[in-house]
Amino acid sequence: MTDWTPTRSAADAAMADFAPRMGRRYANGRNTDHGPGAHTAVSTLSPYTRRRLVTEQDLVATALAAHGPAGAEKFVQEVIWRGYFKGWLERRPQVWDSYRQGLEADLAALDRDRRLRRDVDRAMDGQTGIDCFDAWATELVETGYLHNHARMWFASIWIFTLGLPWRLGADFFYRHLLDGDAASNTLSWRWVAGLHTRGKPYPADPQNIATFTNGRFTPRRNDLAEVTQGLEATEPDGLPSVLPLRDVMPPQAGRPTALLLTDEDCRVEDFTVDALDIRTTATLIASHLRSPLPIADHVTAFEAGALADQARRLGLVAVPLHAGDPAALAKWATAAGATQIATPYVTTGPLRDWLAAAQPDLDRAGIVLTEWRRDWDAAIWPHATAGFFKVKQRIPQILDLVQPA
Ligand SMILES: Cc1cc2nc3c(=O)[nH]c(=O)nc-3n(C[C@H](O)[C@H](O)[C@H](O)COP(=O)(O)OP(=O)(O)OC[C@H]3O[C@@H](n4cnc5c(N)ncnc54)[C@H](O)[C@@H]3O)c2cc1C
Repeated sequence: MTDWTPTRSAADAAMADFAPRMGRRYANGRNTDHGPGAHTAVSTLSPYTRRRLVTEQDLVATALAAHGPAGAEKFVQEVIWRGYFKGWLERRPQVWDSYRQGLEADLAALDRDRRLRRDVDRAMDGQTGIDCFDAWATELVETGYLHNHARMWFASIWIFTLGLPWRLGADFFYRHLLDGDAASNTLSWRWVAGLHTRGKPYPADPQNIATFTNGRFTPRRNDLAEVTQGLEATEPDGLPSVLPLRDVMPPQAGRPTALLLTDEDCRVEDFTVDALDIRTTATLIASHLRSPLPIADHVTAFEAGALADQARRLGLVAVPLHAGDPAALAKWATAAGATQIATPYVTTGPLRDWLAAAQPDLDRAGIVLTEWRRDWDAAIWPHATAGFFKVKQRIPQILDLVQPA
């Protein structure tokens, strides 16, 4: 399936459709990229999971019910990577800030350096002459999706063969991916560059590409750079220190409430909405915050569809808000007489930055921004302080805690 309808019912149907393939078939076949329109070895559910139209808990419960703990092991681990990356960035938000600052600098360099601009444009237009890379660039722009292995090869070729700034590649992905996610995208690009697991960059290997594309692509050894070291030298101070998790204030029953729907988590019905005194509801369009450059139309259309579906399911008429001037948030809530805004937890990324910019106006208006944090996140994030292995070792305890049944 590579045609995504942005509704919960379509997400549930897609998950049920993939359930028989979440077991050993997934474990054995997941590394093969069969190409556009043929991604049958993987779920292609990420545009839904990214917005929690299906939750990680649903995915894990479905996989365990269909295949048992041993059969579902690999699929469960992959799903938990999402929570690991989210938690890791929550604990090191400085890495997100430095990505955003570095991206501004890289974009400014493009304006000064005509050769760099030409090379970056060729890469994004699929005009480098490296067949596999050009095909993936086209697939990304046309469909909003790439197989995980293709993302790894693409990022590696971008950084090490073409020698282009990694943040411009991450931004290209983020602007086009339907599942575009601040944590998974930024940290995966950093991982390929050798900045996450420091000193271990990911090399795109011609034989590996030929094998796992079933011979659709057969790059020659000389086409791709030999990767001998990563970009660690560009961050000589190493990783910033781990910070405590942000405090969360949950919504309080009895307070006049403004309900804020965002595409961070489109399953507000999972929370205690009925207990709230809701005075107004808004859908917040925010995908354009992903980048200073324009975002792909399919991304903004998916966001709008997912938000409309969320409001429809709740049976609420929502005011459309656009994340422009952050002062608009306090104005909207104040106009309805609300003293708290309730929304699902917003993780480190562009929307969190926008909410932080809105905070002074909220404070002046006496409005408290409250968030629901999922038990799933609370179970994983405390362990996301180093490599994935630390989380992986704790999967049985994490699953005991959140009971995905
Ligand atoms: C350079 C690069 C950039 C990436 N950018 C993003 C991004 O912006 N957003 C994003 O969601 N993923 C990103 N990923 C991770 C991964 O490629 C996708 O989550 C996965 O390919 C989604 O396709 P799927 O649903 O068919 O995955 P499946 O293999 O079917 O996996 C099932 C689910 O597990 C989760 N998952 C699987 N692998 C990963 C992973 N490595 N990291 C996090 N979650 C995972 C996803 O929720 C996925 O829906 C990136 C990976 C790389 C190498």
